Amino acid sequence: MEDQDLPGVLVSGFEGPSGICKDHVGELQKYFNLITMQDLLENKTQVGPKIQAAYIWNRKPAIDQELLQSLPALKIVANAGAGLDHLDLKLIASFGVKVANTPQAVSSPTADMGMALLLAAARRVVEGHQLATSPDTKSFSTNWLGQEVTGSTLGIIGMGSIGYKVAQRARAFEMNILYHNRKRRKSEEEEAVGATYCERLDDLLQRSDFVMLAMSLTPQTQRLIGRRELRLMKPTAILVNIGRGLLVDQDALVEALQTGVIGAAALDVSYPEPLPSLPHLYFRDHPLLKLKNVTLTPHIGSATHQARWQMMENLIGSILASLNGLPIPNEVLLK
Ligand SMILES: O=C(O)[C@H](O)CO
Repeated sequence: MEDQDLPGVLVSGFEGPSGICKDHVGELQKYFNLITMQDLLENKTQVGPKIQAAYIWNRKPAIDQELLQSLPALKIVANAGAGLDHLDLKLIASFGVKVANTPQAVSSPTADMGMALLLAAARRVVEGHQLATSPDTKSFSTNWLGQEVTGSTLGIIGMGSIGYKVAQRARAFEMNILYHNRKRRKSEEEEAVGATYCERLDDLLQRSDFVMLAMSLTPQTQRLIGRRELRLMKPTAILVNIGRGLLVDQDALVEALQTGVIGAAALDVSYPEPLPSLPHLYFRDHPLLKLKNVTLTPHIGSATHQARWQMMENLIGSILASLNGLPIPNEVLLK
């Protein structure tokens, strides 16, 4: 089949941080005629009607009313990842367009990342690396200590598939596991990982040595962890965030880390991303970038070769199913 005969799929572009994965282009082109946002902007009337699916990678392209209006043949928005906070699901549905995502592909690597951050913050791995590679051997002191993970208490907020996989991993570290979730898990699921349900978030915060945020961002969870919640945590507690930056009041977090209200934070997500996002700033001066008790990673929960490839394959499957009028794997249904 000629490229032009294949269904048109909109992608953000091929280059830069918001472009699709370079290694995936050849595979995607076996099924689709890839049309970039640039192509669309340059020739809206010709190109727009050819686009039947939008392929969202790294939250791009942004799907808004104007874009939806310019894509009369659009059938599906196929989103890489589990989080949907960047998509207006009601607006998309009002155009008769379906949405699919890739929750299974991201849950294990994101849970791995949660444990990696927890361990790194507890055992001060990044600082340790800096010490070990520093020519100044005098700065190493025998009082340079971290927190024990084995036998400590982990509070998981958000016990969806990522939170549950964190619990499975934490069990192998003999951690006591507490969790808070909109809905309590079945008792056999709790027993399988040895997790105790905390109906009150405050309880979990007061009892945990580590607090892991693994829930999605919604109007209800935005800034769930604020000044009051941070003050409930132990002064030695470590906050790990693998969800979204906006789950936490970041100013309150900075203050808590600076004043010893909590011990440390390990964050794969922040707002904005990266910190700060203003492109004209030549230096990066956000306080979170300077604190020794902060471990930061650039939103890489699902950033493994295997997960990203699986995400792409899942999206191809969802797009093809929708274009062929078949049940769509991983379709996101409006609640
Ligand atoms: O939403 C998700 O799953 C991640 O943030 C994207 O990789």
